[in-house]
Amino acid sequence: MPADHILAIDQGTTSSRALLFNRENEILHITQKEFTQYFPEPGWVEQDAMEIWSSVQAVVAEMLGKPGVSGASIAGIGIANQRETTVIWDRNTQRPIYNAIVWQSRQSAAICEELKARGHESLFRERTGLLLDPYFSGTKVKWILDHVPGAREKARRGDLLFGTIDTWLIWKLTGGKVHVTDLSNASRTLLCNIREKKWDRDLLDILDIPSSMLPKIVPSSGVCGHTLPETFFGHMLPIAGMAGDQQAALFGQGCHAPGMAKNTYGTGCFMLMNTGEKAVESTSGLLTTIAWEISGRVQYALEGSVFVAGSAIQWLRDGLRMFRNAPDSENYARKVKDTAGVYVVPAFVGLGTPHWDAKARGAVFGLTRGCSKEHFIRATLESLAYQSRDVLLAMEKDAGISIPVLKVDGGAAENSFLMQFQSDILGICVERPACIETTAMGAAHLAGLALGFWKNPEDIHEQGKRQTFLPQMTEEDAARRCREWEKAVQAARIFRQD
Ligand SMILES: Nc1ncnc2c1ncn2[C@@H]1O[C@H](COP(=O)(O)OP(=O)(O)O)[C@@H](O)[C@H]1O
Ligand SMILES: O=P(O)(O)OC[C@H](O)CO
Repeated sequence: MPADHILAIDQGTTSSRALLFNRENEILHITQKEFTQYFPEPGWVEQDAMEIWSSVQAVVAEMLGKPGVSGASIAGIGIANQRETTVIWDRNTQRPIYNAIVWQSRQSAAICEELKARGHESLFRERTGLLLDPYFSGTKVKWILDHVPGAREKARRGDLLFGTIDTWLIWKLTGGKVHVTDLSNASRTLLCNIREKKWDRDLLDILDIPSSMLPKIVPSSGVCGHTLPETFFGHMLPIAGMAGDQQAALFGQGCHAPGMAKNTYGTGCFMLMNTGEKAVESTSGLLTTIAWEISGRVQYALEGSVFVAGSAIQWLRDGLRMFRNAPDSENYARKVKDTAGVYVVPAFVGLGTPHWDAKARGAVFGLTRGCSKEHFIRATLESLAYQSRDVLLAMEKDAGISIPVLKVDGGAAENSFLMQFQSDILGICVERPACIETTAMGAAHLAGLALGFWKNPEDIHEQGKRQTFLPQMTEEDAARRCREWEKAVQAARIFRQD
């Protein structure tokens, strides 16, 4: 059987997915499994790293059960992963010593405050392109070492390993033989010097993290290991591509050249702009990050991160039980002509770009007796668009260009009401690809290019036609709503709990 497929593993915040691509860049099959989210304290978000691994095993096993698919028909594997989420495991027992601390989680906020008070913020900003916010892995690692009994001694003895989810999955896929991460994921840890492209000893010392815990940094496109045949593929398949999911989506959207940008609407919203070989510094609360390393060449990106987007829709579904499926939100939103003046600020875990306010919490403004469930759902959906607008404005300012078209993807980009509203308040065209699986595509492309499955990015053809959304709202109306949104955010930030 010819090895005519690439298998992409998209390990996202809410689910693990496996997608099978052919040489024409078509998706032949998708398998998916959600897993448990834990909220042990207000603002904390955790997952079980063993359950994440089982969910990946399950979606791959289901894929291998599809007609015509087997280990022999797969040329190689590409991995895209939720970034920053932190796992620490014992190399002897192979088991995590604590739950995976999810990127959204705020439990290391006090560590960040202390580092700021000690005057370290500018050093971290300069070396990593990031900020001292609990979002990034470094302070999560310190939190685990500080809180799990005996962890620091074990770490000093060299018994503990750290990884983001890419690292954890590759460790499991290779039967504990390979401990690596790629440069795009490393650039999200708060431990990597993004100009020197290596772990930063000064930052490790400040956080008291032994370097023996850290994975080796490898390129985003290139074979970094092989699956153990006895695990479940029956074959030694090359793991040939990996990137943080947002960088993978940038690649999968074809944003290979400087100035090209995309916005992904998943659990959060992440807007990234390719800045080429230049690490552009931000003055507007954006992050400077590494897009990928391919054939020894590193490209950088500017990023704006919104912590709560699709997860606000999940909250309506699971927390408030307002509907059964996320896509139902669109039908409810369309039943009313506006939000009746209601604004939802979903700062459940603080605010990211451009505010970076770890202590802000969610709020609802403008409630009257006339506010219905439909208005509430519509206002929550609109909050995804307002937050993305705040990021886009920061990006235009820092990059010194205006973005004429916003390329979109991610689960919530399926929502056409939301995409139209996004175009309305931005006053620009929003462009949605026929296939919004750009994250998995990026992972597949990075792997396929390393394996010669495709010779160069131009060989990879986009399938289907892009759908465009053009502004329909008057500029005055859009400006008024944006002003009200800004007031709502300011008001939400005033409220502080002791
Ligand atoms: N039609 C929709 N309208 C609004 N939100 C949606 C829709 N479909 C999915 N979502 C939201 O998108 C998220 C899933 O998107 P996905 O890109 O798979 O996220 P992730 O990679 O973060 O797990 C969920 O939070 C879900 O609530
Ligand atoms: O899992 P997603 O798609 O919401 O992406 C999460 C991001 O990687 C967090 O930085």
